[in-house]
Amino acid sequence: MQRWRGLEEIPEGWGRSVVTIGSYDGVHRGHQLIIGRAVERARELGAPAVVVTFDPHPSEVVRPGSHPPLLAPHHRRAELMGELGVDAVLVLPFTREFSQLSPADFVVKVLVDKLHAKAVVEGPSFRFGHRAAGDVALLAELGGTYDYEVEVVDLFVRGDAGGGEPFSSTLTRRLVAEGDMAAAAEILGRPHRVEGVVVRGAQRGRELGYPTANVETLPHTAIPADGVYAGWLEADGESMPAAISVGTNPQFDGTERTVEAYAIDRVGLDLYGMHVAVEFLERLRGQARFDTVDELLKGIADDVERSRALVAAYEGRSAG
Ligand SMILES: Cc1cc2nc3c(=O)[nH]c(=O)nc-3n(C[C@H](O)[C@H](O)[C@H](O)COP(=O)(O)O)c2cc1C
Ligand SMILES: Nc1ncnc2c1ncn2[C@@H]1O[C@H](COP(=O)(O)OP(=O)(O)O)[C@@H](O)[C@H]1O
Repeated sequence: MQRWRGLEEIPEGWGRSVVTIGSYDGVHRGHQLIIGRAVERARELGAPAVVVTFDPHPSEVVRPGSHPPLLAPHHRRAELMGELGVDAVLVLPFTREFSQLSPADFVVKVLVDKLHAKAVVEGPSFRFGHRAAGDVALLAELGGTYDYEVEVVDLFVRGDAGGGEPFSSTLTRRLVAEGDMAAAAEILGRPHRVEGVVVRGAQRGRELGYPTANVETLPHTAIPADGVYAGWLEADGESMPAAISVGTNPQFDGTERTVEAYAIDRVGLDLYGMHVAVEFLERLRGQARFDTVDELLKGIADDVERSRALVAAYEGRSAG
């Protein structure tokens, strides 16, 4: 898969493409439907499938300081899009100037001049151009002028007919912020993950008998609510069942919020400096301050047993 940052990186002579445009944060199941259809249409037309996305999130430029917490960093999104069969991902730097392009100028500059769009696939609520003035009707109208077709993918609705909510990144962010990882995973189509480099902490974990890899998360990461979770620590391509703590370590009067994962039963790991990922399956409890450290240790031992069982049950389900 090709990855381009900015229109200038599109190779000279790039031919006609099937394009879909969006923030696609999290590449959740709604996104997967749209991107999947774009890939299918691309195969039908014998053209490459290109996803166009933005960095930073457009809302940051429209309302500075409003950058939403991200469900997945760009490199992870590209990886997920690659798995869906996407041929190229174009990340457009979303500048103030870019945000001021009219819908028609956006279409000409990006879709026509650079990607030579043959087809454009979008969800029904797609908006583009200055003040989000363009919608799918305008996109289709411009397609008449510039010779591309437009296909609008109907998004499935979550829950019961009529009563459910559409797949949504905003809803997923809220669920993650509340620690409802099962509901978040239902929308994402996989467990939520955060990643980053393992840094040094208070070096206390090993003394407690539970060394924890402290993950320095990337800016704007959607971090689950403070608490203890069952999940996985993924390092070097290996996914290890883990008990995860998110919070400030109130037991020890900590002030800094950390994401730390104990890989269950693993001894002698050395993860410092490695880029790892933590995946969240289920929230077990909130962060607590116990009367004694012994009580904390009993609590952690219990968390570890519950995590082991939950992960085993989940992996059994997925395998079967
Ligand atoms: C499963 C698990 C549950 C934890 N629960 C709590 C808790 O309830 N309260 C707390 O203050 N710290 C909790 N911790 C965090 C430990 O206090 C922390 O891992 C320890 O202080 C080591 O920190 P360090 O990695 O910086 O050395 C938990 C850690 C794990 C692995
Ligand atoms: N089972 C394990 N799970 C997580 N990290 C482990 C494990 N075994 C060894 N380690 C190593 O120990 C480190 C954590 O030990 P800890 O005493 O908590 O130190 P720190 O406070 O620096 O995180 C991890 O960064 C990792 O390199």
